[in-house]
Amino acid sequence: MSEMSKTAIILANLGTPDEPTPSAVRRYLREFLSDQRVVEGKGPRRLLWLAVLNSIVLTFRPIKVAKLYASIWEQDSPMRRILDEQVAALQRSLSLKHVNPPDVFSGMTYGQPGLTPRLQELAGKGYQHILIIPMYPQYSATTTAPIYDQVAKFQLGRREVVDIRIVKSYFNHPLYIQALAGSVRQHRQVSPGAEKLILSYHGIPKEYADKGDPYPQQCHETSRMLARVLDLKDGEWMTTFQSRFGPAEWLQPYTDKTLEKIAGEGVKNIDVVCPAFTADCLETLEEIAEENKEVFESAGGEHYHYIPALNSAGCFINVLSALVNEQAGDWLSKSDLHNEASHGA
Ligand SMILES: C=CC1=C(C)c2cc3[nH]c(cc4nc(cc5[nH]c(cc1n2)c(C)c5CCC(=O)O)C(CCC(=O)O)=C4C)c(C)c3C=C
Ligand SMILES: [Fe+2]
Ligand SMILES: [Fe+2]
Repeated sequence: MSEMSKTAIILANLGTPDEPTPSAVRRYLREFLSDQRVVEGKGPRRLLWLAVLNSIVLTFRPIKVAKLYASIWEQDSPMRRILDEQVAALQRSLSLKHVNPPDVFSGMTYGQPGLTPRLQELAGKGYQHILIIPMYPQYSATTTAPIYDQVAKFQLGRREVVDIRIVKSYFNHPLYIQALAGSVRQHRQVSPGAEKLILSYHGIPKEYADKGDPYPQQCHETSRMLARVLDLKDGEWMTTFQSRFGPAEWLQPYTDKTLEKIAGEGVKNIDVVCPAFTADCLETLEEIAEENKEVFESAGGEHYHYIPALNSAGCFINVLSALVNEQAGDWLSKSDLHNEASHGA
């Protein structure tokens, strides 16, 4: 019997601390915020940032942020728990569809389980084909590109490189738009009456977008497609950007300022959805579902509903399963055929 070709799928997300404690958050933030893709700058600008990071940011921010993590922590970080559920759900779905299904794993760019150790583990186990699906539908140099960087560094040390593909983006994938639309419709059936749907995306510094990061265009396209499918009229939906970090200008309009403004204009009832997050995490559960709710209500708003991320819902697992077929179908059909051929031998 000839050796079967082994294919792995890695669902990759950003990463999250090991524990909701200042020391674990400091470790996570050090790794994350030292990445030159996340905080850009060369020469003196880089040296200045590293000095600020090590003296101010890593002294004070972990204390504040650990408390926020503690407020949403379950047995584990929600992001890691949800990533595990997404992996298990995709594995189940692929096992129903393929004779010789690929094996599904998780990997985080920062923190545990790390993407690079995962690649090393899988190469050691003989996987010749790996498809990485980032949990970011919209490409950004700050999130998706670090996955390419880790893969490139991993390959650099290998005589025979592993066949690795990365799904660059799926911001306009019809099944992804349908999945988002379904989650909004489902919410509206249970809780009708919102005057506006706010589509809040994680921001990036405006400078990165001005230099060519396509992220904002992809966010706007996701919003336009979703509004079209939901048949929303102008004025019934808005794209905003959340999670500013540092003193520079970020993508506008800002979510919190927009909520204050529209509440001041008399809007009372809104729904908020976060299409850049496929898994709930600190930025949705604390910043959007709690902090921004307070912002809206203090400014006169009355009904504020956060529509949860797609997480491991079947409609999102269908998106992932479609991406596997579209971008790794040739590997799978080969191994499935191989399997059948070896049974016949
Ligand atoms: C310069 C800083 C940052 C950029 C650029 C950035 C881009 C970016 N981030 C996400 C998704 C997530 N970010 C999360 C947390 C988080 N993000 C930053 C900073 C930048 N993000 C920080 C410092 C933190 C940690 C929390 C804090 O200190 O405020 C998370 C949540 C992780 C979790 O554990 O739950 C996600 C997810 C995207 C999509 C993005 C650009 C497109
Ligand atoms: Fe972030
Ligand atoms: Fe609602």
